[in-house]
Amino acid sequence: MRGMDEFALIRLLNRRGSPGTGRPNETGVKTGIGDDAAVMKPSAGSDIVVSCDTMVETVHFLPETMQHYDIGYKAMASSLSDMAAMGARPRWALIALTVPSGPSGTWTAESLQELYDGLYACADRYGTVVVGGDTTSSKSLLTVTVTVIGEADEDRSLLRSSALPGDIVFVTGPLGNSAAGLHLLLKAGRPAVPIEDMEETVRSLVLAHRRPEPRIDAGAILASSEAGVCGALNDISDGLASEAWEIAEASGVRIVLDEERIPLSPELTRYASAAGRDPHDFALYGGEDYELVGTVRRERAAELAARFEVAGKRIWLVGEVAAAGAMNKTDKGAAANLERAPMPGVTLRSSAGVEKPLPKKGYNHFA
Ligand SMILES: Nc1ncnc2c1ncn2[C@@H]1O[C@H](COP(=O)(O)OP(=O)(O)OP(=O)(O)O)[C@@H](O)[C@H]1O
Ligand SMILES: Cc1ncc(C[n+]2csc(CCOP(=O)(O)O)c2C)c(N)n1
Ligand SMILES: [Mg+2]
Ligand SMILES: [Mg+2]
Ligand SMILES: [Mg+2]
Repeated sequence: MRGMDEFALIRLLNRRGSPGTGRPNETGVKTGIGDDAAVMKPSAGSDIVVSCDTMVETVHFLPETMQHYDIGYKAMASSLSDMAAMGARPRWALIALTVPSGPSGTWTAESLQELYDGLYACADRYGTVVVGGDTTSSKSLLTVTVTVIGEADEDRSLLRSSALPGDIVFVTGPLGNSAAGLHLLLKAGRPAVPIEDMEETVRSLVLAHRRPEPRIDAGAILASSEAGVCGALNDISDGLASEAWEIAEASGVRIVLDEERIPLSPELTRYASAAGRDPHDFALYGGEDYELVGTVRRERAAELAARFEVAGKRIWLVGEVAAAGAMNKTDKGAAANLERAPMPGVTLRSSAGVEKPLPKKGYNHFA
């Protein structure tokens, strides 16, 4: 980035402005962008819920995989997804942007504006107000970090540690599309062409990769269920296997996933078959789906599924929670396998009822 100073860039990127003192009741923002810090008023009876996530050029995106707008949209969406995973309502966001300043940098004021258009579009869609951020230069790579501040009804956040033996495991959507979209983009070495210009058959996979949607509404339904109906909740950033392991470890339980119940889109199945890959590998280990995986008390699972249907959505029941170390005694083969499996943990059950330990595998920045 050259030809514009830091302060002009901040003004340009945030030209929509944050509401400041104009509408504090609606947005809760008393002081937005422009002072040393933002000042917000939390709602009465709420807990504050905060998280941040970073996207790094070359690690989370390449020029071939994402358009500038998509990078911004996805940075906001993946950060908001952690609010959904807590059953929280996102309210405010801060954006930390680090831009390569060297002569070789490909980032211009125009490309950064597109990235910010994506950030703001996603924030607007989920009722989140950008109240500040930070802008710095770097030698080589662009990074964008979004911090989200949300609210949950007091003591009603949905935690990874709340799964109980007997619970049913659910997910909020088909898995593996994003990883397949990435696989396709990297394999095909395609330029970052607009989604509208892609063939119909691959569009949904690429869209899932570039423009994930945080499942804020699903999180809200789960959080508004009677206390204790929803057990644990997590969002799927690193792959279903990895996220299920996080719940299992935090809750001290064993999670059993039924392989044939894991929802796969027809597009994924078709793509995997053409690429000679098992579609379950994309779903279990790919990541960046930003769907939710959670548990619900067994006797309330049907009622929860019905609540989603009333809201025009659905959940897929994909397994169950067992006590750590418990095993299916009727299946000798499974028992032998499980004896070797670390407990708590996650197992994958085939349609024939055979359970195998599911490796704690998925996206890991340092593995
Ligand atoms: N550098 C860090 N310093 C302090 N806490 C951290 C740091 N990195 C992560 N954490 C904390 O560790 C926990 C797990 O973080 P992690 O990033 O794995 O979860 P996530 O954001 O849901 O997953 P993902 O980043 O894959 O979307 C969170 O409580 C997070 O705040
Ligand atoms: C060019 C390119 N190569 C690989 C990937 C895949 N990828 C990167 S980070 C991540 C997990 C989520 O991130 P985090 O854990 O940081 O929240 C995944 C699945 C990609 N998106 N782009
Ligand atoms: Mg994180
Ligand atoms: Mg998360
Ligand atoms: Mg991760």
